[in-house]
Amino acid sequence: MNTGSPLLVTRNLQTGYRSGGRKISVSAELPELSVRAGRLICLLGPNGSGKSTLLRTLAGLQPALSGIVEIGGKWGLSSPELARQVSLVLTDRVGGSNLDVRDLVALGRYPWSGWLGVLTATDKAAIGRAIEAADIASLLDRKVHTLSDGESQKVMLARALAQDTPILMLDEPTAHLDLPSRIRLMRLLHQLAREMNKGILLSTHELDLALQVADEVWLLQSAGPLHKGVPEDLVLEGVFEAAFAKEDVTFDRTTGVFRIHPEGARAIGLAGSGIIAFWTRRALQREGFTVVTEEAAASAGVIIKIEEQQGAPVWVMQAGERLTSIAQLLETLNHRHLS
Ligand SMILES: Nc1ncnc2c1ncn2[C@@H]1O[C@H](COP(=O)(O)OP(=O)(O)OP(=O)(O)O)[C@@H](O)[C@H]1O
Repeated sequence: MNTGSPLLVTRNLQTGYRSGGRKISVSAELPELSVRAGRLICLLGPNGSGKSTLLRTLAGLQPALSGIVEIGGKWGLSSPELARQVSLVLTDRVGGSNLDVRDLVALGRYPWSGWLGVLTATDKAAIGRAIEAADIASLLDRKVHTLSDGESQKVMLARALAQDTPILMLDEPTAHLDLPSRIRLMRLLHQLAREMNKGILLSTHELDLALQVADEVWLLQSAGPLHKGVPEDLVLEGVFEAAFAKEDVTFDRTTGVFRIHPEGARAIGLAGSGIIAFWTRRALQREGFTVVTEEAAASAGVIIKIEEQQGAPVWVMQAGERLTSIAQLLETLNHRHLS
């Protein structure tokens, strides 16, 4: 399979549910979507926007309300055919399972070996690679029901990797992982796409990680259209602000993260660049300042210049006061504000 060739394509797809003969639409305005070999796609969107519904529909776990999902050039695949094309990792735990982790991962080979099949050398090699990639060698003899949520998530990933399908779909795979494991997982998925030429689609709320690893973003809006594109294009087009817009949350296009602290009424000028300026800006924003350029602050506000003195940063106030830490700077500014 060549890099970039489509593994999955949708046509006129509408997702949703049926209840008592009635259609409950979740995503009605989907453009043609394609998952390509060698590419990692991150599916983003607010709670309830339809990410899981779309993943489950693409993976054949629930029927579309209308339209088709073509996989490997065919649609309406049987379950065994589908299992050789798509592996899916859901967020649900394996309820009450008394299996060993080793056996659960080996079950990933069922589309190739059959439920009772003897494992061939190829099967064993795929299982070995999956165990190593998901970093679960130390868990192999544990019972599945004794695992923590994060451990369980890694084991389910290993099972899907053992299935070794051209398409891998994951619903919120980082949900229970600690920060280093989240970064490791995203890096692993990026590598799998590149090195194994897999088409990978994952849903996530980790916007910052998604912006770093995704070749393409699909951004769902509640009851709205799906925007797709290279992440940086979507940021520059302002699509993220629109999708997650709430009165108390703003997406900062210049840093690619959501702001916890709204812009404050007090303007302050900051002259300087690099890492010291970055962390100074963060501290000032937390204190309720809107940080502007030196020129913009000239008429109204205070100006702080960052200088260096004997290899250490110094924050210089307009009146010439020289402060040697961010703590001192904040104390001085707040004291001035109150007096
Ligand atoms: N079985 C169901 N029957 C009817 N509606 C459902 C069903 N399952 C989910 N929904 C609804 O479909 C919509 C989309 O749900 P979905 O779980 O796909 O969203 P999501 O983007 O994955 O959300 P989250 O980020 O919270 O996980 C929601 O309004 C949800 O309440």
